[in-house]
Amino acid sequence: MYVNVENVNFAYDKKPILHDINFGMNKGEITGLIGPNGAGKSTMLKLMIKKMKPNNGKIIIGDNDIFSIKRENNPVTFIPDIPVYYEELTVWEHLQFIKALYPENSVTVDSLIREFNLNQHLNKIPSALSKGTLQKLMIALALLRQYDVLLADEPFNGLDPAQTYKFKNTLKNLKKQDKTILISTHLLSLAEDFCDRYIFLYDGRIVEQGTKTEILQKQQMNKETSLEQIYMSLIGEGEHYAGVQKTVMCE
Ligand SMILES: Nc1ncnc2c1ncn2[C@@H]1O[C@H](COP(=O)(O)OP(=O)(O)OP(=O)(O)O)[C@@H](O)[C@H]1O
Repeated sequence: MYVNVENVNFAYDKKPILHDINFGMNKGEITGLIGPNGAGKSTMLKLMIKKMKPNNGKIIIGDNDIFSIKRENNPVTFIPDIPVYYEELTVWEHLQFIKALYPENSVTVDSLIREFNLNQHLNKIPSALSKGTLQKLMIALALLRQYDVLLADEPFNGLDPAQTYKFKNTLKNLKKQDKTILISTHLLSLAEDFCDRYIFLYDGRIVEQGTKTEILQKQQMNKETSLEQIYMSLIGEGEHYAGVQKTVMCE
């Protein structure tokens, strides 16, 4: 696999948050990172962008441990859950600035302005944007970088239905370009429309992973079961993973 997360453990101060995390991601696949509030999804993504270091284990992209990859060869782009921007730069200046850093990316500023309807916001500073427009700027900036791996922390937050639809199609196109994509989301029916694989995280542990077909087989669920039903069976309302509702779901 192109991305491999191997035996990763992480603690904030002394509090263990992630326990023995193992998963892989192929090129040209979208993986959904699913789990309740506080499960550790954002923490996992922060480790993958090197914001923090695992206490044990490795994150490998291509053949390289991410901590051995030079900054200029960083293969990862990230859509953050909390917007990150320069207060003094306008939307236009943000787009131009990132484009200037990554001229080799064939995506143009104009195409992103059109795709995300940013035209009437170009002269505004980010703090003057609505939540959804700011989110569109965060997505556009991430797509302007040069990358093989796209990580996104709840990227649909704040997007209206039309923009959600468009971004979903953008993801499907990126897949065709062989990008490796990991998306943390609570929007299960949406995820079901574009994800190839899923990782279910509960209390810092992976309780299930695989394609939907694989998960249904492992959980002995019928093929009509939705992702939401799988979630309720695996995680429910916070009951520890026991698969207790599995029989009910299959009836
Ligand atoms: N900076 C921090 N210092 C200490 N603990 C933290 C810090 N950030 C997160 N945590 C804790 O780590 C755990 C996992 O949090 P994380 O944000 O990764 O969860 P999440 O799955 O992304 O949740 P959500 O769906 O609510 O965004 C939580 O118990 C949280 O309180």
